[in-house]
Amino acid sequence: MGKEQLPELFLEQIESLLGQQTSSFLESYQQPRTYGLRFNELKAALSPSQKQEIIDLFELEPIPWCSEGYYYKEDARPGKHPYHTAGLYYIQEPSAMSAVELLDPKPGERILDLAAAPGGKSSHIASKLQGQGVLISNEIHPERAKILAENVERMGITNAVVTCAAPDELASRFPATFDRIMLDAPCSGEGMFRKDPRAITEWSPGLVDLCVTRQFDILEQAYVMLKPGGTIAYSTCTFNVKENEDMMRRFTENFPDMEIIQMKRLWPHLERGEGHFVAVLHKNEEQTEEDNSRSRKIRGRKDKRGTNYKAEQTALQELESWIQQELPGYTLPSGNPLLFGESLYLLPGGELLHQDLLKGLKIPRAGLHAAQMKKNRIEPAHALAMTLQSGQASRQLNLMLDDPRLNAYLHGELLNVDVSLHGWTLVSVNGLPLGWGKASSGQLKNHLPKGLRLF
Ligand SMILES: C[S@@+](CC[C@H](N)C(=O)[O-])C[C@H]1O[C@@H](n2cnc3c(N)ncnc32)[C@H](O)[C@@H]1O
Repeated sequence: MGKEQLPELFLEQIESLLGQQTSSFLESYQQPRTYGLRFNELKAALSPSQKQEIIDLFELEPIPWCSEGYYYKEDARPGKHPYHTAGLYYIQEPSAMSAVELLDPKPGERILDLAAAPGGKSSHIASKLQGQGVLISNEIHPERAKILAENVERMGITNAVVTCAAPDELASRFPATFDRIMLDAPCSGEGMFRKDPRAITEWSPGLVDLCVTRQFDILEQAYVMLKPGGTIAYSTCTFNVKENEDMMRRFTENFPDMEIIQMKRLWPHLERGEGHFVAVLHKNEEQTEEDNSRSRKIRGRKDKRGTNYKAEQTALQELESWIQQELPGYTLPSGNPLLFGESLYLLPGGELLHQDLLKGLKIPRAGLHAAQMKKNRIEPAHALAMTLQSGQASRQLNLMLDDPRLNAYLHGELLNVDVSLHGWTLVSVNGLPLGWGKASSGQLKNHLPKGLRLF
């Protein structure tokens, strides 16, 4: 891409920011864009030798700032591989992987990802939580929230709730609640120019100003939801100072108990990545009177048992006995059972996420979707399959990469299997679960969700 394709005002802005480095920055537009994937640490089935096999298969090279992140070349196409369907990795722009590394979530913590779709940062956070603690993964736009929920399922995440809410709707429910908040803010996307030339046509100084207003509004809500002593990572994929350093200065001026711990920029002419800004901020340990009174109000609410309480407990018991038989090596993750029609979910978060608090919120995924509770039978949910490890199901059809049935399964076809196989069967590739099939009389009915099938 040539300099002449870039907006004049953007070039002026870069020049005043980078001075002598401007020409080297502009030269980076002549280089091909970078591609990255990040291994999913929730897939414990991945032995070091398997991982090495994948590194060799896609000719991966390590990304210096993310231990599980690797560069791949465009023609390797790992996003089209069955391992992608198995949730073995998440395709993510390399410099974007820096944000969660700096947020540094720890198992057991309460984390909020406030602008989460399609799920790059959320899946990175979940990888680090290792199933312990709770992640609220929020996206304001319903269509994007749906994609986020699908990615959360594909990655086999058990302890995430996907909400679809405006930040202030969440803030009124969760004051001073989270240990860490990821705010990957909607921004003017200057770091997207090489990756997606449409970003160039959408860019204008007016857009930058609009983003600034929106970012500050969201940050105010993030502040309300952060516990005293908590941490926010604020990130953008844009280069201008207004949305980055200036925003952080304004934020800390308005909220003096917030302190900037670190600000980091990744530049495409200095690192192999499209560019990112990340700031890490810490909230003073002392609880403000406002925090106190908001939390008192919330704590004061009665955790009424939902009207479905009895049915939900019964459904959970039925599921547990189904699991004892069908998934003998599996322990169901802890969570409160919730029924939406026939769909049984396990809501993580203990007392944090009681039903009263969630009332009125749009929740595309109320934790782990475990099963469909039919009248006289149980159908395990696809999401449940994605949380299993090899060997945990009584029946498993493990397909190797060169088995033609693998492609057939991913296309939603019926498979021929041994006549002795009967009942719900976990279909996997090299030991990594892909989904369910139901075997009877030498055939396996395909239960891979229609939206995930290849065409
Ligand atoms: C940079 S993207 C997030 C990318 C995501 N964190 C990831 O790693 O995959 C910013 C997100 O903010 C959402 N958004 C837009 N306006 C918003 C608002 N007013 N409040 C919260 N989120 C908003 C967008 O829909 C978009 O999904």
